[in-house]
Amino acid sequence: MIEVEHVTKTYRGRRVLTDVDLTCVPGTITGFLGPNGAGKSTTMRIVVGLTRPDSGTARVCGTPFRELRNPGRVVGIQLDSRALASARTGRENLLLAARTMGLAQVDLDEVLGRVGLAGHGDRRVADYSLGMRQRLGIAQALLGEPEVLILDEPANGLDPAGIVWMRTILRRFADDGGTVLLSSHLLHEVERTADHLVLVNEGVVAASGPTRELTASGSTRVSARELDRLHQALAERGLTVRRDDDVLVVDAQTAAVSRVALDERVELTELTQHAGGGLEELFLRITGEEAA
Ligand SMILES: Nc1ncnc2c1ncn2[C@@H]1O[C@H](COP(=O)(O)OP(=O)(O)OP(=O)(O)O)[C@@H](O)[C@H]1O
Repeated sequence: MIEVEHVTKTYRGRRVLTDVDLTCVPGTITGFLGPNGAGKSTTMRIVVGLTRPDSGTARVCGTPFRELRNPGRVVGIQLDSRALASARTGRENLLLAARTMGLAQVDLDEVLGRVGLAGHGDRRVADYSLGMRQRLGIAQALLGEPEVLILDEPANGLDPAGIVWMRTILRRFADDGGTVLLSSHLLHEVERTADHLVLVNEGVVAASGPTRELTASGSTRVSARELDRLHQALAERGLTVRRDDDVLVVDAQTAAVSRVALDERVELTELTQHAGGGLEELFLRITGEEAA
């Protein structure tokens, strides 16, 4: 369980997080999304006690991270693959982590094999590719058999097979009752992996909810000869409508829009569904960015 409540953070007078709330429950994967500089890493750093918030609280399994007695046994963290000791081998990195956590018996060959690094354990991490470092970071995060995983951009640098592997590992971890929070820029990947999504923009949580609900929010572009009358009729039925020149963009499925037009006997000149846009469309709408 991860609970972030009313977290606010300012850097040199500049507000980077405003009243951020975030809850990740056992058995689920939460995808944390937002454009560059939105505040994802800062939020994650606050959860794991690396950054202090100005106000608000963050708890992992009911306890502030800094008060956990053996944090590695509770939370597996991968915030930056550059944090690995690059002059040491993969095996040495894992051994150090195991000792820090007080783990007595760890079969490092088994662990390395589980993350696809069998045969690479005795190479220096400096010679690893980015994807290999990510795999080692995941191995390190899982080493203490924690209840919670917090991963910043874990798919970064992974090849397609690696991404599928990562998805499988995280799904299994959550299905076994674990809690996962991961940030990513790969919208389609997050859409496939996460059960819940939290979208942050300029330090504010702009949307959150079950992935299926957030991505199902398709919109319809509609145009008509009597556009004002249609606009009014759609709004009167509680639909969210934005005007884009001589087109209305309605947060609803095509069928709902055409039913209103039929009721009102308004003749349509255009009716298009934007269904497949899903998360990408939601993301762009929330962040106000133009599709390149
Ligand atoms: N130590 C710091 N000192 C000053 N400003 C900081 C510091 N850390 C982060 N920031 C600022 O806080 C804001 C949020 O940064 P953060 O790294 O949390 O965003 P992010 O969503 O993780 O971005 P990205 O997707 O690019 O990794 C940015 O404007 C960043 O410049």
